[in-house]
Amino acid sequence: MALASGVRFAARALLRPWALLRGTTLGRTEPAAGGGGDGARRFGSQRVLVEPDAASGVAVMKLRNPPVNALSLELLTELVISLEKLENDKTFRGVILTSDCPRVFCAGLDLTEICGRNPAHCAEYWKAMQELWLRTYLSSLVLVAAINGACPAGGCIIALSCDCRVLADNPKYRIGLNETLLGIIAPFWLKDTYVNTIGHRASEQALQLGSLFPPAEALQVGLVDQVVPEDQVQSTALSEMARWLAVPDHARQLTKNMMRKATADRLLRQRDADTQNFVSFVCRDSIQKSLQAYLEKLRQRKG
Ligand SMILES: CCCCC/C=C\CCCC/C=C/C(=O)SCCNC(=O)CCNC(=O)[C@H](O)C(C)(C)COP(=O)(O)OP(=O)(O)OC[C@H]1O[C@@H](n2cnc3c(N)ncnc32)[C@H](O)[C@@H]1OP(=O)(O)O
Repeated sequence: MALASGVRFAARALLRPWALLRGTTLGRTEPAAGGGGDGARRFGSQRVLVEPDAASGVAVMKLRNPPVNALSLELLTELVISLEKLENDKTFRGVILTSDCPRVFCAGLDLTEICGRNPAHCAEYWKAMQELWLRTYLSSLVLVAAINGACPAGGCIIALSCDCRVLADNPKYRIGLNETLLGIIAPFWLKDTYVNTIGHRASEQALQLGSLFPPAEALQVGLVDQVVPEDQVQSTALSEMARWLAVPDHARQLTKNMMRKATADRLLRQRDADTQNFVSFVCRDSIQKSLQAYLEKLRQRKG
């Protein structure tokens, strides 16, 4: 009951994001730890913590949906709203996206959102996923992913839609699109994003095999731009950000749009068909069974 009303609330907010700003902590500012002035005030929502630094024009956005930052409908909604808020505030030119959960950047789709759910819910969920990808992929802000944990599937989608990726050097922090191993298929727009990042042949191999790359291999294949010791992820992300912000915004933004628009337009043209494909695919009995089995395996793996 509580979950259902939460989902309805999140869905309403996706259509009318400002609705979520009322009656929640989103949009409320509070002093950041150790901070004093306006530049050090932070805001956010239950699942997204935003630490803005007005002086540098850079905000750090932290995913905090424990235990593994699975992309629930609520998290997707709150990410879109937080990003939109920063985009509409001309003080900000860049965002560093990172995780507030130990050892995991983002575990990808929240499988409980598509297991045992009705088609209408799966459709609503998938539209929210498309929306987050479109917003991040085409964002006018510089987005740097500071990947401080495991980054499979949907987590990798978020990282890939950023302009630059810095990964912590820990063999457990693997990144990639492992969908095939779950018996599901990456949608065409995700495949396109992969190809745009690592090229056709490497994508062909990695997608079919469901490869999750450890840091050195992720760097080698071009999936991430830097691999650094864990305690240097944040500072390296900030250095990368400075490099990107040294370029005049209008020239960088127009160039980004020129590079990415065709890929995004492809989804925009077929958004409804993509949603229908997703829903009819994940609602098949055979797919539901394999998703259930995968979730069960994850639950049993613990301890
Ligand atoms: C032609 C038509 C086209 C149709 C298109 C069809 C499909 C589209 C696909 C779209 C693309 C995106 C796909 C996805 O993102 S699918 C999700 C893939 N994610 C994974 O495979 C990651 C699974 N998780 C893990 O590997 C690990 O949890 C970890 C992230 C490495 C973290 O490990 P650890 O710290 O050891 O945590 P635990 O494994 O113990 O997990 C803690 C609890 O969290 C639950 N959990 C984990 N991942 C998920 C998840 N993705 N969704 C929901 N819940 C998750 C796990 O069960 C534990 O729960 P418990 O505490 O209740 O036991």
